[in-house]
Amino acid sequence: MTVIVLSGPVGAGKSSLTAILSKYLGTKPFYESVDDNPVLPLFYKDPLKYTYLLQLFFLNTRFHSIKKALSDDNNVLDRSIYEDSLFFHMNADIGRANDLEVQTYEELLENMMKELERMPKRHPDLLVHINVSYETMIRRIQKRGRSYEQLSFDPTLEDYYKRMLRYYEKWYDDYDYSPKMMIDGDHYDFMASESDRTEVLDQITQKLKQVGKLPKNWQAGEIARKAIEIGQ
Ligand SMILES: Nc1ncnc2c1ncn2[C@@H]1O[C@H](COP(=O)(O)OP(=O)(O)O)[C@@H](O)[C@H]1O
Ligand SMILES: Nc1nc2c(ncn2[C@H]2C[C@H](O)[C@@H](COP(=O)(O)O)O2)c(=O)[nH]1
Repeated sequence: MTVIVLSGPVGAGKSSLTAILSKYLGTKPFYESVDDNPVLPLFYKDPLKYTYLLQLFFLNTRFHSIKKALSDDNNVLDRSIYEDSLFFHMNADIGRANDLEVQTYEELLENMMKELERMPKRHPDLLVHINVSYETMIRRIQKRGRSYEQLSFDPTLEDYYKRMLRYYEKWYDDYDYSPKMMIDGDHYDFMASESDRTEVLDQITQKLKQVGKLPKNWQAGEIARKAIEIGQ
């Protein structure tokens, strides 16, 4: 039984790969709360006002998902609680949260992480990080088309996204809750290219094998082949 978490900046391809990978492995996908998130559009309109509320919203939904994923124990998560602090500190560093908010957030997160230590399975089995350049990130954000994430909606998002990429570099280096691996999101078009999809799924399967976490009795059957053929 295996819990895999995907990580990466906005538009890296986490949701897309979550769908493909969960189908391939025959496990359950957990998606981040985005389209049903009432705070997200408000945040992009007025970040100063909504940073704290948005973070609490995400932290709460991520805590719920990771607890469920760690107890069901056979899942792929599209982003997880481990990236929560990256986002909050990045926003706090540009003046969108005050010291008291930072301190309260840190205490809350610490309490939640301690709760996870009590789960039968305490951490994921593998982190799959999708690395992308700024150019790829912007292209994919445009392709997906959420209006409030576009540079045309707010030109200061260029700095925000570039900062995000820098924070992710350090975050990935420091991450040590589980084995980890990086996918080259610039190089592999796992949406349009079947051979790229095969290559990426192969890299993940090899890593799972290496860390002894390939789901028991798993072999690429009919459903897995379909996941490769049609993408999801
Ligand atoms: N490796 C890839 N190659 C080409 N397009 C991709 C790739 N990954 C994602 N996309 C496209 O980029 C957009 C953003 O992908 P998505 O999975 O929603 O990213 P995330 O969940 O990381 O924000 C979508 O339109 C998706 O089809
Ligand atoms: N301020 C925060 N914003 C966040 C956080 N997690 C996600 N997000 C934003 C970024 C995107 O606009 C959107 C969905 O993210 P994807 O990477 O899945 O496209 O939500 C957060 O913790 N804080």
